[in-house]
Amino acid sequence: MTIFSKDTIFVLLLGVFAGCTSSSDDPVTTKEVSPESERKTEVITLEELEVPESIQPDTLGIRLRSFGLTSVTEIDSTFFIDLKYASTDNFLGENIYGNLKEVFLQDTVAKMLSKAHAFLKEEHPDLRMLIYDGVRPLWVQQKMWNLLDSIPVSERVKFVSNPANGSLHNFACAVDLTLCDKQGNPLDMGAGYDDMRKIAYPELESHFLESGELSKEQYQNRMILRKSMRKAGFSQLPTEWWHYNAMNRNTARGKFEIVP
Ligand SMILES: C[C@@H](N)C(=O)N[C@H](C)C(=O)O
Ligand SMILES: [Zn+2]
Repeated sequence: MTIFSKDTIFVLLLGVFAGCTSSSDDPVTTKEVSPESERKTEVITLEELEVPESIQPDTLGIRLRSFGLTSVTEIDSTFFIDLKYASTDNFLGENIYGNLKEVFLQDTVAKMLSKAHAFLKEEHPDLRMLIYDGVRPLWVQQKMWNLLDSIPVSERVKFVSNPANGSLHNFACAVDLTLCDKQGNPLDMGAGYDDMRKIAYPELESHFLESGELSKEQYQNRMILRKSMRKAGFSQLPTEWWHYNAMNRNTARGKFEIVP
């Protein structure tokens, strides 16, 4: 009972909040990242970010399933999963997802991802996909955004989507992932997950390849991942080699609710 009343309040607040922002879309697919920086942002302080009882990390999996999301390994059991936000090995230095072990996505997105995985395995039988993040509740997005408030908005949106607009992760339509071998060991991409340095930017890869800061192998590894993901319909974020969107934000908004 309490579960739904608290969530409902949260969703209502979200509606008011969203109504204050621009109505135009700010797709985060390749070459479309900058408009987000021009939006006004209302920042919720960390003190205001009281996590409702129903969103305690231990029950996160149950809650995510209740939104009708699909666990990707139910579609394809050969994915490897290392949920970085379910550990302290992340840029927040805090375990946000508790004991969550599964990656949840919209059903259509999970199916797209398993197609990408099939393409990869067809061309590179010794490689697999290792998933770092799927759906991300909005309160987590807000926490990430607030934590980086010393970074100007125009720079911050290159790394964390503005929660006032919603990340595609909040719609369960984005995935963070890398390639790994058949034992689950990640391949070298020349920059780690959630590395904010420019060397992580797909849009600057050819420059870093030329300068030698990215090796041919690191560059190739990124290309292999991108080829499979694109073939399945995903688009790459220009500032994060690991982040892929299944659709733009307008389409996601028309089809799905944000996970609060
Ligand atoms: C925080 C990082 N893993 C990420 O997913 N960033 C994109 C831009 C997002 O927040 O949507
Ligand atoms: Zn991401």
